[in-house]
Amino acid sequence: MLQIQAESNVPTDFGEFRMMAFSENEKDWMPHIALIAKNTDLSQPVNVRIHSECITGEVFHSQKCECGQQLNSAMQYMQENGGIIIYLRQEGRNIGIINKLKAYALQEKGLDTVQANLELGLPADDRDFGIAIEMLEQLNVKSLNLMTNNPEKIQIIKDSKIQFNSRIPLQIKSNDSSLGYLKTKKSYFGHLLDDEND
Ligand SMILES: Nc1nc2c(ncn2[C@@H]2O[C@H](COP(=O)(O)OP(=O)(O)OP(=O)(O)O)[C@@H](O)[C@H]2O)c(=O)[nH]1
Ligand SMILES: [Zn+2]
Repeated sequence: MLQIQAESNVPTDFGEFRMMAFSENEKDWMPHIALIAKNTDLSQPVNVRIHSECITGEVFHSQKCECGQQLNSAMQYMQENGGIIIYLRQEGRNIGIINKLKAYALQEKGLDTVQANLELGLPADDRDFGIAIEMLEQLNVKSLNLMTNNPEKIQIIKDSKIQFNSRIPLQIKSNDSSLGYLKTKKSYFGHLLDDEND
């Protein structure tokens, strides 16, 4: 069972968050993280972003995906409106950074993001969103507004005891390097993305 191993306030460029580390034991060096904006009201539907780790995009500003900009936008939104970011340590849709870089190498040869995973003998998406549900339940979230374009994340909430109140879109304009990735998200995974941002 996940437990809150430690928590603290963290001032950020966007404002102050309460940061909590969730793992099954305190020796886990890659705990999942909850970032809670100070003005979050748990008696109302809570704004929530469930975000998967992307070291290339978030730390190193890769242009191959929009993860870094999505995380920044989500942090800003939660500061302005209250809310929680659930940051899951499921790098590369949970294939890990080594496999993600192998997938990128195949993408350089012309495969799309899904084909590259399959070529490596890995699922297109290997994430477990049940972890996010467990964390939200421990945080006492009863109803939420989910910030996502991913229909699977919406379904996972609808299948849980937490009430799905609404969706908050989180669309980032594409660039030359991310266009293919975003198109595959839309065509293969059914992401709710507008054409004008392709
Ligand atoms: N395997 C693989 N993973 C990638 C690739 N590009 C980005 N990722 C990973 O995709 C994940 C994106 O997660 P999220 O930001 O939660 O996005 P999402 O599930 O598409 O849904 P949204 O909520 O709409 O953003 C991260 O774990 C990235 O590391 C890629 O080319 N291959
Ligand atoms: Zn990314």
